[in-house]
Amino acid sequence: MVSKTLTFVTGNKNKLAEVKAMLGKVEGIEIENHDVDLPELQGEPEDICREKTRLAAESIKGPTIVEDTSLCFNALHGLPGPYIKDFLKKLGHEGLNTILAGFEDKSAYSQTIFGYTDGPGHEVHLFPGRCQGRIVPPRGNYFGWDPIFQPDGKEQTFAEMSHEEKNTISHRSRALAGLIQFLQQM
Ligand SMILES: O=c1nc[nH]c2c1ncn2[C@H]1C[C@H](O)[C@@H](COP(=O)(O)OP(=O)(O)OP(=O)(O)O)O1
Ligand SMILES: [Mg+2]
Repeated sequence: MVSKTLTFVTGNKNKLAEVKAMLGKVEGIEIENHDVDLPELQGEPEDICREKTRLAAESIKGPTIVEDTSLCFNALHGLPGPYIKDFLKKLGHEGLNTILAGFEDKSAYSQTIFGYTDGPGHEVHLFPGRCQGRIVPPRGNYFGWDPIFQPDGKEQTFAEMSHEEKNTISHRSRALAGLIQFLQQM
């Protein structure tokens, strides 16, 4: 594979840092960041990511990567899902726990879907990754909903783990593995 520089469109510095750290070990793929203010779309996560990729590529006018991340409560049939950003902003960690107070089932999964396209008008490729776990009262200090998500088989929330440990098992790392494999075969 020839070495390529790809544009990752996101306004989230923590996403960018994780992706850069995970790509650090991969030869031939360089990432640069553009912060385009993309809309928070509605619908199924795959459709949201496809449209988000299309919109980002129109602004970049070249090879473009985006990702959209969901937090899905099984008791709520997958909600808040792609709407977690607004739920987190309005309700906070405590409020997200309160939503599940009436349910015995606290299980949840985190999901990232990467979208890649060669540019405007080109096909959009999607790469999903999930991590199964459960919602707990907040522990630890890291971004987003990491303090309330405890992956299955772990004693710590994402926020209590080292970045390296999170990056070994996370939704984002699993999704990124699919994208990397695709890019390396191009
Ligand atoms: O690994 C994560 N651990 C904890 N929280 C996370 C993670 N990844 C995203 N998050 C948060 C950020 C936002 O509140 C929501 C996803 O929304 P999402 O639209 O994908 O992200 P965003 O608007 O921050 O950045 P972008 O410019 O890429 O759309 O979940
Ligand atoms: Mg967003």
